[in-house]
Amino acid sequence: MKLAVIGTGYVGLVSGVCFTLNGNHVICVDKDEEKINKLNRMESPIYEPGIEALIEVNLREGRLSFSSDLTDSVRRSDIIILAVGTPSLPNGEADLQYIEGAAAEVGRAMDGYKIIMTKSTVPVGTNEKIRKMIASQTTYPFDIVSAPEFLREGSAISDTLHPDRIVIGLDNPDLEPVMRKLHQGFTENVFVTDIRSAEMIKYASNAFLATKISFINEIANICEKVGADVTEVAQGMGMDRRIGSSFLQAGIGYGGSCFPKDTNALIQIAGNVDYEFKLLESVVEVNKGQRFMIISKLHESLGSLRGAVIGIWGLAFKPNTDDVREAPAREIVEALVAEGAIVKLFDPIAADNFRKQYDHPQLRWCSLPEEAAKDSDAVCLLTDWSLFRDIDLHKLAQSMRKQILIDGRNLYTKQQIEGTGLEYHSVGRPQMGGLSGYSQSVAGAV
Ligand SMILES: NC(=O)c1ccc[n+]([C@@H]2O[C@H](COP(=O)([O-])OP(=O)(O)OC[C@H]3O[C@@H](n4cnc5c(N)ncnc54)[C@H](O)[C@@H]3O)[C@@H](O)[C@H]2O)c1
Ligand SMILES: O=c1ccn([C@@H]2O[C@H](COP(=O)(O)OP(=O)(O)O[C@H]3O[C@H](CO)[C@@H](O)[C@H](O)[C@H]3O)[C@@H](O)[C@H]2O)c(=O)[nH]1
Repeated sequence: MKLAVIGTGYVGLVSGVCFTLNGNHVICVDKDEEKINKLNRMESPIYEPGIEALIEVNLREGRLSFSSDLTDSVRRSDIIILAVGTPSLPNGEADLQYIEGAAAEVGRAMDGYKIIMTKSTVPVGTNEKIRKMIASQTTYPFDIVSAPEFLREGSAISDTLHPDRIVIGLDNPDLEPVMRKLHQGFTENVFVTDIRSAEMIKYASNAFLATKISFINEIANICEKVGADVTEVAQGMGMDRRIGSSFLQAGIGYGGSCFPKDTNALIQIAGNVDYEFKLLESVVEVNKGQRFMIISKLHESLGSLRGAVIGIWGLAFKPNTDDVREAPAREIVEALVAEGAIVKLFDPIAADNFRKQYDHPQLRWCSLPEEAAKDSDAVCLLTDWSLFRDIDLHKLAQSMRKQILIDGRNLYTKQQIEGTGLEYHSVGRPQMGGLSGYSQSVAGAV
């Protein structure tokens, strides 16, 4: 089949490239010409493991092309996939200007029957708006399909090629075999439903995963006070198949371009029909507070942070991506700056993106984790990049001014910490390498 993917970001680029792998011809379209020029030079504008090799081979073999000419791309394609951004408006609602703009452009470009498939995350009822928008621009027939995307950044290619399920919302049953064929080889697990339910499945799934994270973070906060270990608790809970072990990793909370935006959008979607989604409001609230646990732990150990030197490990919202949208690191670093600390930052991939969004004279940019730790009063690990796991913690402790390590992602084991001389704080686990929190209060009581 011939496809045009409108929007060549984290979703459009990965889906476009992956759709070439099961026999389709794909044009990835973006209005950002710099992005398209880069891609035509076989350079990826985003960091996503494995993407550049796939771009290169498919471009060379003629199954993939990149263009900033939407009209021409639409005319050469049978299926048009909308993958533009749907960011948050200040009130939390999804900003539909890009998707509506793209839909109108597609409508104007049409020169015959097309299937328009929405991959962007859009509030319930948006595909109906898209249908009207396109109909107002063309007299050619077309069908609308909602195909929400569930890939995760950092593992986007394997998530696309081996998804748990593909959700397809449609109102013309003739499209079902076409959609199954389009996704052939990815999974047999294609769930076909109506358009509004498909739109809701996306928000409900993200909201549910965000709920699991805020739930385990609250359990972690309680564990810390009662002397239990949240990693053990999560493991024990996850063995119950009804609960499942995924998304129970306690830490500084969720970030990224999806969970924060989609939870807020769902609260607004509910609010628009006079329903207060109290559970989800609490999930968001808990998540907002969780990141500042890093600052509280620093205060516990260092008192005032004025003049303190703090090393930061990890700026991306999760490992294996350069994406810093809604990364918890942003608010943590801002808070440290506001309290008068000197902040030494390291991230293996996302530092440039972070720096484009936020820079300050109190920030020192480091090219190695050891450099960020050297002569620091504390190091805070904010992103669980695997390279941090292999750092020599004995040497690290010796290079620091004060030996405090705050692990916001529970990356290290007891064995790794023992004997290093580090005062180690994690999230919801008993103190290791020093006395404080629960262990201190128990010690005081004995
Ligand atoms: N990032 C993720 O992991 C992820 C996963 C699943 C779903 N989603 C959803 O997918 C959508 C896209 O997200 P993203 O992270 O890929 O966004 P992104 O910001 O990385 O990319 C969007 C791209 O669309 C382009 N664009 C906007 N209007 C255009 C137009 N009229 N013509 C051509 N190009 C246009 C922009 O230039 C940009 O390159 C969002 O709705 C998001 O919620 C994202
Ligand atoms: O147990 C966990 C799992 C994740 N996180 C955090 O949650 C955020 C999101 O992580 P993840 O879901 O892995 O990454 P995303 O790329 O944001 O993917 C989510 O958002 C996408 C956009 O909608 C969806 O397509 C995916 O299915 C959904 O997992 C990150 O900050 C993680 O650090 C935790 O704190 N604990």
